[in-house]
Amino acid sequence: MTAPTTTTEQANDEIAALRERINAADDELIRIWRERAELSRQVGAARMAAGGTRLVLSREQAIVDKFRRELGTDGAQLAMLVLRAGRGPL
Ligand SMILES: O=C(O)C(=O)C[C@]1(C(=O)O)C=C[C@@H](O)C=C1
Repeated sequence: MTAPTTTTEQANDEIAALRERINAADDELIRIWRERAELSRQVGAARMAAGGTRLVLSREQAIVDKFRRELGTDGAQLAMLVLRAGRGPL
């Protein structure tokens, strides 16, 4: 049997460091999520103040398509959640 290449202590250190980076990435995702929702809300408010519609489905379709292209099927699901966070439920 070959000896492990790292000790448990080394592995724990590596995992802790990677988890710090994951936490930072999650913080950034949450910040971006909130920023996008606020921008979307502002676009909707500006359009409706000018007598326009709450939704622009062609724009939503383009966004869902982009997320699907970049991230696959889960990306399309993510886009639906992202859109709902901004304009509210359909
Ligand atoms: O781009 C717009 O016109 C928006 O209102 C923003 C947004 C979005 O969150 O991306 C939200 C609602 C619309 O149906 C389309 C897109």
